[in-house]
Amino acid sequence: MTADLRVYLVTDPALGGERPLEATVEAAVVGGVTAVQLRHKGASPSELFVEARRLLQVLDGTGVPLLVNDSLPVATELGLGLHVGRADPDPVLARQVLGRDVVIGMSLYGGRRLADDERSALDYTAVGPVWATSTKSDAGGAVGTGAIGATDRSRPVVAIGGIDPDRARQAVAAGASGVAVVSAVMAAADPRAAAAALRAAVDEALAARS
Ligand SMILES: Cc1ncc(COP(=O)(O)OP(=O)(O)O)c(N)n1
Ligand SMILES: Cc1nc(C(=O)O)sc1CCOP(=O)(O)O
Ligand SMILES: [Mg+2]
Repeated sequence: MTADLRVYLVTDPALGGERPLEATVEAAVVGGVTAVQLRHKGASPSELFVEARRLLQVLDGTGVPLLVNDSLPVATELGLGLHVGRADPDPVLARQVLGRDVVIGMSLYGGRRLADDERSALDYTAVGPVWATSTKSDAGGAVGTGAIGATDRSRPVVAIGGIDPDRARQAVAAGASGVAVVSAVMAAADPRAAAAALRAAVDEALAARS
């Protein structure tokens, strides 16, 4: 499926203080987020189901797809997209299970090339952390914008890690199709304005590239 990944919001329940997750996501979509991933490390499958159902209600009618991080069972049950990394379900198997109508992405580390079956299974790959981040404790050190150009770009590449509007411009200039953000939106006092600033930055950088 063709996915609009210009500004891809990845959630984190530890950020945002008292503000409910749905309120942040709703505001972010109004601001211009184009895709949302439910990421809640350590949540039980039943917690993920509840959160995903709430987010599906928020996203209903917006055209913004919902993906879930790591969990093929939740994606399968609710018809969601899926993001996988190194120790997660195989994207080729996930595509067989989920069908063609959902978005599937994979983190691609260390310049690894995609195998043919992975390429046809995936809608995008993610590279990171492009800048240092404290949001994901096991993310490792910053790989820099050079890693975007070095990533297999036979599928659209999304940059993640430490991204703000200025860095979003740099990531797109380096070849990214979009940016994935956690704290820049989840922890923002005004998630709508934060999403709008990221969207403007990405759109400007994409226009400058074409
Ligand atoms: C868009 C996006 N990019 C990267 C990741 C990280 O995936 P992974 O390496 O599997 O780590 P966890 O998120 O599972 O901790 C992501 N989730 N989304
Ligand atoms: C979920 C995630 N994955 C990463 C990777 O490098 O694969 S970095 C990251 C967290 C990004 O959070 P923030 O936008 O707050 O820096
Ligand atoms: Mg994972």
